[in-house]
Amino acid sequence: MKKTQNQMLIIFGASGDLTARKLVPAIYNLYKGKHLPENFVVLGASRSAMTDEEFRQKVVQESEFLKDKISKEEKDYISAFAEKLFYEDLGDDYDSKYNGLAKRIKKLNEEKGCDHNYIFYLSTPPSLYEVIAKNLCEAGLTTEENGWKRIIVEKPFGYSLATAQELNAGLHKYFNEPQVYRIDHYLGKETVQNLLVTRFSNSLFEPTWNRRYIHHVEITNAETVGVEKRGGYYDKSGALRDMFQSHLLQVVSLIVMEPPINSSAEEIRDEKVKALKSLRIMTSDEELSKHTMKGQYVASTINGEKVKGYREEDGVDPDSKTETFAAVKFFVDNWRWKDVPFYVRTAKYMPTKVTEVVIHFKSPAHEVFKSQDAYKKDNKIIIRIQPDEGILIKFGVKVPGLGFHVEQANMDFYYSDLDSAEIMDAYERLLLDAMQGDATLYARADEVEAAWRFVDPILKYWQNEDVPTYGYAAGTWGPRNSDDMFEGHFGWRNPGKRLTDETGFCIL
Ligand SMILES: NC(=O)C1=CN([C@@H]2O[C@H](COP(=O)(O)OP(=O)(O)OC[C@H]3O[C@@H](n4cnc5c(N)ncnc54)[C@H](OP(=O)(O)O)[C@@H]3O)[C@@H](O)[C@H]2O)C=CC1
Ligand SMILES: O=C1O[C@H](COP(=O)(O)O)[C@@H](O)[C@H](O)[C@H]1O
Repeated sequence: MKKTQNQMLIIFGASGDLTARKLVPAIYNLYKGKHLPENFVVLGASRSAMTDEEFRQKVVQESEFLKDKISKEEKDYISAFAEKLFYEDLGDDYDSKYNGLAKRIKKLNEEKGCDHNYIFYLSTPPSLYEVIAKNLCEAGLTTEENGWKRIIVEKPFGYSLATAQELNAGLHKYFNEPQVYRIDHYLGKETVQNLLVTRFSNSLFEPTWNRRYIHHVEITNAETVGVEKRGGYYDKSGALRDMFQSHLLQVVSLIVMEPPINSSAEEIRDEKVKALKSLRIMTSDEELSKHTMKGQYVASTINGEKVKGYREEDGVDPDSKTETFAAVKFFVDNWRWKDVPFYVRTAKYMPTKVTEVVIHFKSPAHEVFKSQDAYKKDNKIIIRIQPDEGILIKFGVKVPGLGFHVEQANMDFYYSDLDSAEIMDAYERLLLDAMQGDATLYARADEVEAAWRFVDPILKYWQNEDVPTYGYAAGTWGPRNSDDMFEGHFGWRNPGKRLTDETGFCIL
């Protein structure tokens, strides 16, 4: 087990939603699991005026600790944990009171023995990232003479290639790349990491993982909720920026990449960058129109309950063209993947919450046993990222009885069946990695830029007035014509709640 050194975690934007809902619960779970070092302190910082005690009460109350009934023992645990939380008021903005902050950090460091090791977690609007980095540097908080210094930045990492490059350059003025941890919580998911292990530790899979055997690859990310309280943010972002550019292209890179020479952060990330660079960038309007599709949910009734359309949501422009459904077909220009189409879609308000990868294999070169429905007979590997995490292999078996008729059988594996099946929450895993200095599951600057390079032309094309934004009723599998992208006999696999469920294909 790697050692976690004594340290302090300083969270900017500590009065916000992410701190209370994700970060503090993740740190608490690390504490409970005895993963934190002996000397560890969290210092929250933001503009809101709060004492240490008020901050403790706020994050503990707003977090999920107290939602369920808890035992006396757990209450004592929470009280002991809360003692590790402190707060510093940054005044009117994030651009002035750093001398006070520096003094507080140094004092806490001495009192609590954090060995001058600091992680700065930026959980603020992204417009503040560079300002905070500059002020930390000017206050002398970034020098590594005594202990190490790391900075974690939240998504969105830019709104386009140009803004991502600007942000990278801005951060690099004050921190070296190895000190910068760009968080993508999908990389913290156990099943996303398992993509690497499935591919590179099984001789059974790797020899067929290429254009000779794979017909196409399909990825679905579906949510059963709308934009909830984040309409203001989402309307400026849209599904392509919110999910596709970051989380889904990270998943794509793990499917596409070549085997790394070892499992070190740099080797794995080098291969991921190469994979992202090999995605064919769409240039012509014709290609962009045929291979991309955007949609928006409209009002509907789900299980007897009325649901607002996207344009009626708080914070959303009533004439908005922002997509809540995005689907992209693309090719990968390299030896392994030439001519294999990838289909990726993401959407709010679909029937099932699910993220899965489906590897569709080609039919055998020579069909000895005829089947009426070749597609249903073809081999598939379905990797379920969430929920019901696991892997399903579909393969042909003989239908008992006369003749040689083929039907599909399932071979399934569920994470929950493993003895050590407790899956760490993504934020817990990623925070622990950053505390231990392991950046493998964080996105590197060049990875983020390569992803934007692919996405930029789609975003630009989608700004054209004449690009349609198709409506779909909330609670359905997206625009009715979304199967058209497959230009063939089949469409998207519409998964059910369980790995083995299938609600059919979106045939018009
Ligand atoms: N919440 C989530 O589920 C997710 C959030 N993120 C990212 O994490 C970061 C933080 O998100 P979240 O906690 O939801 O954000 P919040 O809107 O809750 O804001 C975080 C804090 O930033 C401070 N802040 C400083 N300047 C501003 C400003 N101009 N407008 C609003 N707030 C300001 C506020 O504290 P104060 O006023 O006290 O200074 C606020 O509490 C963002 O970059 C977001 O994109 C990423 C994935 C999911
Ligand atoms: O980053 C984001 O992810 C969530 C979905 O995360 P998941 O772990 O529940 O799949 C999404 O709802 C949100 O819009 C996006 O910003």
